[in-house]
Formats: sequence, structure tokens, C-alpha cells
Amino acid sequence: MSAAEPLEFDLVVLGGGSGGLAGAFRAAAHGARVALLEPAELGGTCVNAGCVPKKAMWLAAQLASQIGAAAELGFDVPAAPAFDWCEFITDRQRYIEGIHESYRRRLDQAGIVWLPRRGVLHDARTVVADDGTRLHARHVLIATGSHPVRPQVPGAELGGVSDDFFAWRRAPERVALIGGGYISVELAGLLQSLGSRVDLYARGPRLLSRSDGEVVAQLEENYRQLGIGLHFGYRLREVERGGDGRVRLVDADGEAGEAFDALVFAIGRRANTAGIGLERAGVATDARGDIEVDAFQNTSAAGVYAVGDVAGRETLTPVAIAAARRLMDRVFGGREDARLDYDLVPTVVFAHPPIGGVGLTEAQARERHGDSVRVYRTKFRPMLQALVDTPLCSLFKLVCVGEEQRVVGVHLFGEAADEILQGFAVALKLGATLADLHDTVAIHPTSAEELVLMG
Ligand SMILES: Cc1cc2nc3c(=O)[nH]c(=O)nc-3n(C[C@H](O)[C@H](O)[C@H](O)COP(=O)(O)OP(=O)(O)OC[C@H]3O[C@@H](n4cnc5c(N)ncnc54)[C@H](O)[C@@H]3O)c2cc1C
Ligand SMILES: NC(=O)c1ccc[n+]([C@@H]2O[C@H](COP(=O)([O-])OP(=O)(O)OC[C@H]3O[C@@H](n4cnc5c(N)ncnc54)[C@H](O)[C@@H]3O)[C@@H](O)[C@H]2O)c1
Repeated sequence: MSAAEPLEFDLVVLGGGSGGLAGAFRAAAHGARVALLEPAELGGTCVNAGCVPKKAMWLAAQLASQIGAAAELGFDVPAAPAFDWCEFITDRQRYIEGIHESYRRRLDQAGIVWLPRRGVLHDARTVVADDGTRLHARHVLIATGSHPVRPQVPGAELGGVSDDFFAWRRAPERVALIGGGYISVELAGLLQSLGSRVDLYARGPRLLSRSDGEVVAQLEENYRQLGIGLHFGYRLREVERGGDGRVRLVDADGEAGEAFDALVFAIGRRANTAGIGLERAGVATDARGDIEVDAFQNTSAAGVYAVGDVAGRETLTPVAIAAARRLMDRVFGGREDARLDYDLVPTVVFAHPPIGGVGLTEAQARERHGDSVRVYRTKFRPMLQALVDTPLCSLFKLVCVGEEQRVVGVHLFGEAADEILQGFAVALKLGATLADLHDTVAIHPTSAEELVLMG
């Protein structure tokens, strides 16, 4: 290919993860000629080192807990069954390969040109692949995602990040997790349920700083009951490796703790913006390094857009997908006002059991709506926990405002919270009030019924 003759497209997409693929498919459905550059496996973080393999491990952990419960309830199974981690990973990866295959087929069917190459912007209309291929388009979508960060402390290389966790071939006996966010909370629950002994070190005073405080306090209580060590206000100074090959964390006072077989840092992610030609194309980033976008995903360069983790806001797969689809409906589908409403995005942390929320936390609601806030809560033992006679409780909470008691927040911690939340997210979008929930007949006996019986 000569440098003087770029290939012509309507849209070039950088990144074949959640946002990039969604944008490419939607643009092609509107009749656009699309090229997509993705040097790694199709599907990005979500499919290869995020939601999908994580959920598979979470399901395995759920099974382990249920087998434990079955042993208590008269089934002839061991309370702590042996788990062949390698066999499970083979099944997990077979499932993921099926997703790759389906993406390859769909790209082909949609007539999208996939280059298995890294791309950089030469200017706001031209992308150059790492084999020198030049692509020219009226529109460019940046969806290059993010990467995990490590702390700047001596010995940080002795620990891994979530990507490394997915490559493990067996469960370590003792695991230390650094961070109090989504990934730490998820890995803590699933590893402990699969037989490891887990200690979690957070620098803040609580887990999940953006979730409802009361619901998180219940999660912390349950994690302690499961045997997970929770350490708050922790400052890591360095990581040492002992003569036995195990690692020790040294805190700010120089105190070395216990030895661990594995250490995982889960202290956040940063946008993949380095070396992709943003300056040449006139695309601005903010102080955190995320690409700056307006409400329509426009960057500072006309015709260049960004979605997903690289744009920083609500870094979740369905958000990247929804933003990309609306953007392409606007650019190629004639829907001039199409844009993602970032309010009321529901989110679930796949803890044990899961924790999820949509809308305002109690603290946010009180800050915004003052005295007109009414909170309803119910703490209960789900039937299975009661049958096994464990002390593990669920906590469901509704946050309402105003005379009409409009529901502005739903916060759930408990079995099936991940599945229950979606329908209530629809209800919040439709402006449901407490009276609307009370008008709805309960489904009995379930955990979900608590939400229409509260108050
Ligand atoms: C452990 C973990 C668990 C998670 N669990 C969940 C969950 O349960 N639910 C949820 O909603 N979200 C979850 N997330 C978040 C979710 O994975 C991300 O928000 C989502 O993948 C972001 O999509 P994206 O398209 O922005 O980026 P990605 O999916 O990361 O895709 C970016 C792609 O761009 C490619 N790329 C990078 N640079 C270039 C370049 N220069 N040229 C071409 N291609 C390039 C990369 O190879 C990558 O494939 C999880 C994340 C992690 C790490
Ligand atoms: N179920 C899901 O939807 C899901 C699951 C996993 C990840 N994700 C997405 O991926 C993102 C990244 O996950 P994450 O857990 O890495 O990030 P996070 O932002 O959720 O949590 C990061 C944690 O690390 C702490 N931290 C930051 N810097 C630190 C430092 N130097 N030392 C010690 N602690 C430090 C923070 O206080 C916070 O507790 C999430 O924010 C979320 O958007 C979503």
C-alpha cells in the first residue's frame, strides 16, 4: 500500500472492545463503510480480562458456596469440595473463544474491515496502522479502553493486577488484595469462596466509596463472617519477598505483615491514550488523562469521538456500548439528539452475595434534597441462609424524595441482587413512586418481594 493512497472509509474505529465493536456494528447497520483496528483478541477487556472471565469465576464460587450449603442440608457431598481450577479455566476459555468466533462472523457479515493492528492518529481524518496501512475517514471513533495501574512503591513488581489473576492456574493459599473498589471486592469474595484465605487492604475507611454506606457496611460484616480480613486506612510503603518466595507488605510505619502466596493490586485503571497521536489530531485530555468529551461524545477535534473507558465516565461495558450506539445513530442514522443519559446507570459489584445500586445513595439524596428524603430499609435472612442457619443477612434499601415519595435510589445487598436490580432501574427511569411499588403485587417467597413491601 502506498502512503499516498489511503483506504477510504466513512468511519475508522480504534479498538475492538465493548465500545468500539458496538460503534462499528451500529454504523455499518446505518450503511457506513467501516474499518476497525484491534491488535489483540476481539472483545477487549470485558470479554478477555474483565466481566466475562470474572463472572465465570464468580459462578464457580457461587457453586462452591451452594455445595457447602447442600452438605449442611442432607446432601451427601463434602462441605468443602475439591475444585479443579485448571479444568474450569479450560471451560471458561472455550466459552470466551466462542465469543471471539461470533464477533469474527458478525464483522464479516456486516462488511466491516477488521485490521488486527494497532492504530495511531496521523491527523483528525487519518489513522495509520502499525504495518503502515493508512486509512482515511470523515469520522474517527477512539475506543482504546484502559489499563490497570500499579502503585509507585518499591517491590510493586512482586504483585500482579487483574489481568494476571485471569492467567492463574490454581488457587493460592493466601492472597492479599490492595484496593477497596470493584475489583478487590469481587476477587476477595470469589477467592475466599473458592478456598483461598484473603486479606484486603484499603486506604480509605470503607469499601466501595461510591456505593450506599449502609449497604456497604452490611457487605463488610458478611465478608468478615466469611473469614476475609479487612484492613482499612492502610498505607503500603513497600513489598518484600521472603526467603520462602512469599511476599510481605510493609506499611507506612515500616511494619511488615504476614506472608502471602499472591498479591493483586486493584487500585484503579487509566485511559489508553499514550502514543496514539492525540496531539497531532487536536484531541484534548483532562488532568486524569481521560479524553475530554461533551455530552454527545465529541472530542475537541471535529469528527473525532471517544467512548468507553478512554473517556473516563462510568467505566462499565453497557455504558460504552450504549454511548457508542447512540453516537452512531446521531452521526449516520440522522437522530440528531441521540446521546446517552448518564443518569440512573445501574451497577452491580459481583461480591458474595452481590451488591448493586441505581440512583442516589442516601448521603447523595440528603445533600441534594435535604429534609424531604425518606429512607426505607429491610434487613433479612434469605430462606437458604435461614435453612442452613448462617448469620449472613441481606439488606435492601429505598431512597425516596418529596411529597409524592419518588424513588430516587435503590440499593441492594443480597442473593440475586444482580438479577433483581435491572427491572427496578426501569421503574426509576419511569419516575416510580413508593405508592407505585406498593400497588405492585409481591412475588412470594422471594427476596425481591421485599422491595414492594417496604414502607
Ligand atoms: C476485572 C474487571 C472486571 C470487570 N467487570 C465488569 C462487569 O462485571 N460489568 C461491567 O459492566 N464492566 C466491568 N468491567 C469494566 C469493563 O470491562 C470496561 O468498562 C469495558 O471493557 C470498557 O470498554 P472499552 O470499549 O472502553 O474498552 P476495552 O473493552 O478495554 O477495549 C479497548 C480495546 O482497544 C484496543 N486498543 C488499545 N489501543 C489501541 C490502538 N492504538 N489501536 C487499536 N486498538 C487499540 C485494546 O486492545 C482493547 O481491545 C470490568 C473490568 C475489569 C478490569
Ligand atoms: N462489576 C462491575 O461492573 C465491575 C467490576 C470490576 C471493575 N469494574 C470497572 O473497572 C474499574 C476499575 O476497577 P478497580 O477496582 O481497579 O477501581 P476502583 O476505582 O473501583 O477502585 C480503586 C480502589 O483503589 C484505591 N486506590 C487508588 N489508588 C490507590 C493507591 N495508590 N493505593 C491504595 N489504594 C488505592 C481507591 O481508593 C479504590 O478503593 C471500576 O471503577 C469499574 O468501573 C466494574
